[in-house]
Amino acid sequence: MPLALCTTSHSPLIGLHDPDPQVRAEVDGVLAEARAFVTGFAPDLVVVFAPDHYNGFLYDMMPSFCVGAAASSVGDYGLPSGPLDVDRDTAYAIATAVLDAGVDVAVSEDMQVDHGLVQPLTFLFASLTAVPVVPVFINCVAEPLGPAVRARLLGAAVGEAVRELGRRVLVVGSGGLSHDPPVPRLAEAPPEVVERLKHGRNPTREQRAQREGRTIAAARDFAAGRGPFRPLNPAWDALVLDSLAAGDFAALDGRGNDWFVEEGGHSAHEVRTWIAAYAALAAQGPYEVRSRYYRAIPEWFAGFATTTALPR
Ligand SMILES: O=C(O)CCc1cccc(O)c1O
Ligand SMILES: [Fe+2]
Repeated sequence: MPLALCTTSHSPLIGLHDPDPQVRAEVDGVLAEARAFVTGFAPDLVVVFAPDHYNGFLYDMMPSFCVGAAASSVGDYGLPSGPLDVDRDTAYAIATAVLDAGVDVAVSEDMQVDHGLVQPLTFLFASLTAVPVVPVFINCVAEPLGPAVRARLLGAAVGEAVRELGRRVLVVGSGGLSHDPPVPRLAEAPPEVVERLKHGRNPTREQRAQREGRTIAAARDFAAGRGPFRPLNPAWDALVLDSLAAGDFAALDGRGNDWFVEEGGHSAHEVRTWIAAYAALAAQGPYEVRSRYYRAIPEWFAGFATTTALPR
């Protein structure tokens, strides 16, 4: 059993704009179970597929995929900041194998990661340096995006690469499912936002606070049924979860990018991280989902899901 999987939604609104205490407690319980699953598996390496929200990856140079050989957290939304314990040699071994497999992944010697990558680590581990990681960025917001099938091919290539390591590897996917929070889009952005999307790394404390305040205000509106945001789509979320649980990648491979947006909102592209993680697990052979949780949580702006899986 050298591989295990945990995929989870993230939301920076956790702790900042919570649902009913009962719902919060339910999710805390689910995440505690996921943490116990991970502790039981005792990984010696964690490969995290995660998106970014214009904190580390901007339009000055936007790759589709990037493996981090070194990485640190920007500490957005009050999450821990500072360096991750990146296994640099393994990051290069994975990047090399993925390139050999025909997937053009970029490499970063100084990857900046945000809540998309950091929050699941806080769900599962006591600190950002509790376990060696290899971060794998998947562009899920900055158009133009390649087709979702490319995320599956990336995941499969990473899965093949880690299979050869002979280590206990936990594969994590972070994001989704259906959700449409206010992430700016280049084509519609006013000039000052365009500038930020190109060069807005390392905002001041005040700029970050202002941005985060806007996300919270938008979540308040959304939870109250106001605003221009696309609704959560539990039926679509169930389709995604069922397809991945069944290893039915073909159900998603054939879908165009518009389908994801129409069904699940703009940020539904974050399910690419789940597709990649499950494809990595599938590289080992048949697998079995061990736990599956889902609830639409408008206060967190997310169709919120967490799953764990193991080889059969
Ligand atoms: O800060 C941002 O740009 C977006 C924040 C955000 C909100 C809800 C769900 C998410 O997955 C997410 O990332
Ligand atoms: Fe996100």
